[in-house]
Amino acid sequence: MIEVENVHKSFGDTHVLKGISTTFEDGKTNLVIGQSGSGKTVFLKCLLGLFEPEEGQICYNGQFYSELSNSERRDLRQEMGMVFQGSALFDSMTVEGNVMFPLDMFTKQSKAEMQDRVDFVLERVNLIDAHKKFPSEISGGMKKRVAIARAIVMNPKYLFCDEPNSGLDPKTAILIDNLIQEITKEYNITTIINTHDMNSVMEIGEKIIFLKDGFKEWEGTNKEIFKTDNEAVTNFVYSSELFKKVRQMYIEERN
Ligand SMILES: Nc1ncnc2c1ncn2[C@@H]1O[C@H](COP(=O)(O)OP(=O)(O)OP(=O)(O)O)[C@@H](O)[C@H]1O
Repeated sequence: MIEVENVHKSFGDTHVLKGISTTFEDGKTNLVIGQSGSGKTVFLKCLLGLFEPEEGQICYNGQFYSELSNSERRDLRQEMGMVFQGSALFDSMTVEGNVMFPLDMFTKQSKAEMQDRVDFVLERVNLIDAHKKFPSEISGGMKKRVAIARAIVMNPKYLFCDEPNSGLDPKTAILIDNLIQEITKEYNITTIINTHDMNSVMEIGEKIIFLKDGFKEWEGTNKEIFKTDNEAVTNFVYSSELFKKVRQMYIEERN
């Protein structure tokens, strides 16, 4: 679980995060949404420990980040998996080389142990025949699976995903969303996803926080987002005619 308490982050005179408080529970897919420039990436970087807030606290399973020593912070970093926008695979390494990389860097496992773990996570993300391929030889959806495999290879307690669906066709995007949700539940991970994808909001938004100009404007579930009358949320989420219709149908079904 990650508890966020009154987090502020500025760059010079630019006050980006203006007192964010929320809780992200284990085993749930938590989504952060909001317009471009609302502070989602800065918030994710604060959660990853890449930016330190000037004010406020972030607490990881009861440990306040600000109270950790440098070596405890390093240990915490190893409990975090990250799926970057665009996958960020190493082009010169094979699929299995990419997935093995964190094990090689951060553990003292034998080659055979690492290979077993790599085989296990690649199978878990449904990539069975791609071990020896290079990123340039696989599709965008497969690259995302490799990125997810690499993010979970160290058995993380926390999983952060920045726009995991960007560049994917809608069907593949849904498969990737479902995979992230399944893995989150299976391993009871605290997962936080920055997204612009409204399908993700509807499908896997077990908890959604909506940022606006650095404030948390709204939070709730995908069921609640259908019913909210918060104007900023509805303008953002239901900006497309299609989603307006889906919302109308949902409301009518329940009346
Ligand atoms: N390292 C930095 N130094 C100065 N300003 C920054 C830095 N990182 C982000 N900002 C500013 O913080 C604000 C929020 O940026 P952020 O990248 O978090 O937005 P976002 O919601 O993730 O947008 P998008 O959806 O387009 O990725 C922007 O005004 C940006 O210019």
